Amino acid sequence: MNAIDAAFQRLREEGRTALIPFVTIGDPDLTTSVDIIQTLEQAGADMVELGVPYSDPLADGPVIQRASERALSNGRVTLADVIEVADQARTAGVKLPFILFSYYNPILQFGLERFFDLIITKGISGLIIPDLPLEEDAELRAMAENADIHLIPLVAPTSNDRVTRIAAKARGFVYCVSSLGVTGVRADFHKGIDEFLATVRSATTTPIAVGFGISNREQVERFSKQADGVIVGSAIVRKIEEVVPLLQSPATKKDGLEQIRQFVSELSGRG
Ligand SMILES: O=P(O)(O)OC[C@@H](O)[C@@H](O)c1c[nH]c2ccccc12
Repeated sequence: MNAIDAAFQRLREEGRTALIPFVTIGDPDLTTSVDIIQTLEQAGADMVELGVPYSDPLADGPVIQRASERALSNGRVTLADVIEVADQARTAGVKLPFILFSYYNPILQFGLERFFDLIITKGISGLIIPDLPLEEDAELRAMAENADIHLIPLVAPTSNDRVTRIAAKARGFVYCVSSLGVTGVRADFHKGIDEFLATVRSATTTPIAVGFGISNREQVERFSKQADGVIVGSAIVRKIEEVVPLLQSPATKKDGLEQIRQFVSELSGRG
């Protein structure tokens, strides 16, 4: 069974909602990313989105754009580097299901065959490719299903009649975007969000998770009532950004990781 399916089954039995952090791999460097993934697990994360830094992150707000810039300022961070970090985290004992998060271009450049041959051996359970629409994903979807790796689709409040088609093919979970626009912490969400989530829920038996703008425990709890998972990216990436100076000095790295752990523990309700 795919690790994402197993995680959602366990969460259902425990009556819990998945906390799914997103982090940009390579921010501030590849070695520290392995430490951060371990920290996320210690903090109560249930699976993690491993972001491939990208030079032109169209759907990303300023916080994640800066994280990509920091990662890429250390020299190239390739798709292979990110997959290697996942493998190192697994070797270090991290059990979390890994969801590789990349724009489509780096995967195309890498080559679909070569890409799946690599990720099958490295314990990647899911894929999120925000700029690959349902209408263009047939080849990649077939290869993902063949590899038992879940291609996780995004649906937005503006998806309307496409929601049913997208949700019907969804594997792993349906990523419900809480608001229009780019990623980033928000005080309020799309006005029709509750109806939107109810629509997605009624369109599929696949778990649904909500992301975009979620930054505190109260918002996590609000969405836990309607969704099986909650995704938090920018708020965690912003915390990483705050402690980068601590992370970059051996003498204070542990303190920096502890601050990340505390922040994520509060989100997970363990804090
Ligand atoms: O950052 P936020 O507002 O917490 O949203 C999660 C988001 O960062 C993550 O899932 C993500 C990062 N880049 C993206 C691009 C498109 C959609 C989603 C994403």
